[in-house]
Amino acid sequence: MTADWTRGIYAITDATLLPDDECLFAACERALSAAPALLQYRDKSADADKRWRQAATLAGYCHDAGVPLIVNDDIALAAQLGARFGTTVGLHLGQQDGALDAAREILGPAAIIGATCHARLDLAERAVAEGASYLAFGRFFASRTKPEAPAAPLTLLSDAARFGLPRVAIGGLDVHTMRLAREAGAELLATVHAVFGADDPAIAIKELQASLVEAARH
Ligand SMILES: Cc1ncc(COP(=O)(O)OP(=O)(O)O)c(N)n1
Ligand SMILES: Cc1ncsc1CCOP(=O)(O)O
Ligand SMILES: [Mg+2]
Repeated sequence: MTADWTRGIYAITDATLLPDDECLFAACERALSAAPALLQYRDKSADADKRWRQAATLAGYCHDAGVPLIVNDDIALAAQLGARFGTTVGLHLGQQDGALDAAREILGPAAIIGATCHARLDLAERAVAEGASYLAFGRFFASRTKPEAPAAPLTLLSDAARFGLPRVAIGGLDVHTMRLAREAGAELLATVHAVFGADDPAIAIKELQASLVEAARH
């Protein structure tokens, strides 16, 4: 696994931007070559065969690249892949996606399991108690991918420092807004569009990483 998955760019796939295996695999290979901290497989379709095929292929790429693959929403898929790829595979759960403590039981203590906390510290507190590995807050800016996600203020990120877990910022992050989220305290900067809406996800990630280095200078 990567030396440190707890800080940096968290790239999230999107089935509209990457509509078939060929685009998805090519874009993720490019993304992984730029060493994001985490890659999330996010596909809302009900096509279980496609989801297994795509996630299993990405898990192989991630294993070779030393980058954890986080499966969105689907405990069973994460468990199946975890049996094959070990701690390379983790899980992200939203508030409607199943019980975090049950997922922790199934995936084991070493698995990375993230939780959506929207703009709420009470949800973060519960996620910590149930065994979350990181806490995701947002959306912080206008999102093309999920415009209806509840809005959150950047000040939430400093309030969430008390939990002692990596804080993920999500929603409308790009080369400009990402810097603001980093300066507000987020260790992990999650994005769909700024990486997978770009012509070359590797160049996009490198530009985003450079903006974080700039943020650290100030
Ligand atoms: C890193 C990260 N943060 C938040 C989310 C959103 O999860 P959720 O609220 O369950 O919404 P969907 O992504 O499932 O539409 C996420 N996926 N990843
Ligand atoms: C899944 C999710 N949850 C809150 S905003 C969001 C989408 C993030 O996508 P983008 O980086 O394109 O705004
Ligand atoms: Mg979800």
